Amino acid sequence: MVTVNKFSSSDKLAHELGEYIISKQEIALEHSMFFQIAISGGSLTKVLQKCLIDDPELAPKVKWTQWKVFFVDERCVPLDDPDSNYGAFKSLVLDRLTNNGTRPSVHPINVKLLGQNEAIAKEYGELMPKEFHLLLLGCGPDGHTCSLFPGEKHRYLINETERRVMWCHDSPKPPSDRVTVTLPVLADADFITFVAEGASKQDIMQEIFDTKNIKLPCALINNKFDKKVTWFVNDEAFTKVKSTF
Ligand SMILES: O=C(O)[C@H](O)[C@@H](O)[C@H](O)[C@H](O)COP(=O)(O)O
Repeated sequence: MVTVNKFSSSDKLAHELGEYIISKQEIALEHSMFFQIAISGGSLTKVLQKCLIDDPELAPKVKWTQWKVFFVDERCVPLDDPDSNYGAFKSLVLDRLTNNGTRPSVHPINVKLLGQNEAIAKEYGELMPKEFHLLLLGCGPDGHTCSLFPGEKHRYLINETERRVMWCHDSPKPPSDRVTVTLPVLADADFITFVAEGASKQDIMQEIFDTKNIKLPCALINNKFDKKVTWFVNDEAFTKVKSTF
């Protein structure tokens, strides 16, 4: 069964998520030189700022120089575009690390290849480590995660068993061209963690946790990788869910 951690406020959620990330950092560094993590875009980046930069108790515990940061999905746009997930992470997290000596190594997509999106995906897949210690994911109101969208049109992404990163075209959430990790990357990760907050997630939480509709990528991931999946949600997002955890 997946683990669900529910919080009454976003601040509490951010603090507990920070504690959790640091505990995974410590586990990874017991046997590895680096903490290998891949993160999504969207609202997650702000939560990371809250817990890893702004939280005075947690910020000093983050061993940034031992972090290798990748992106579970990225929009095919320049790195300084407002839609870039790397760009958001840079402005909300990296640029706030005042001491240059404390920076993580961060791995964006190769934007020199913009326009050749298949090539971006291939190169990014080759650049990624085989195993991530932690994946931090969001959940869209349609049940997508990373850029793995529900529906026939995007089934080629969720069905992929070989390629680790793929080009997602015609994304229902703009911008239209993206690259995304596929299920083999999730299968090899130590821990998979979702963050979902707010009223816009109420209906989809019910479909994921009560109906368990595995046509939704988030519900499929719960089903396939249950023991290593943890959700951080707030009460507002979970109000309609009847199942208990
Ligand atoms: O870059 C992206 O668009 C994402 O990585 C995407 O999968 C996101 O995590 C969800 O859409 C949830 O986004 P919110 O947390 O902003 O609702």
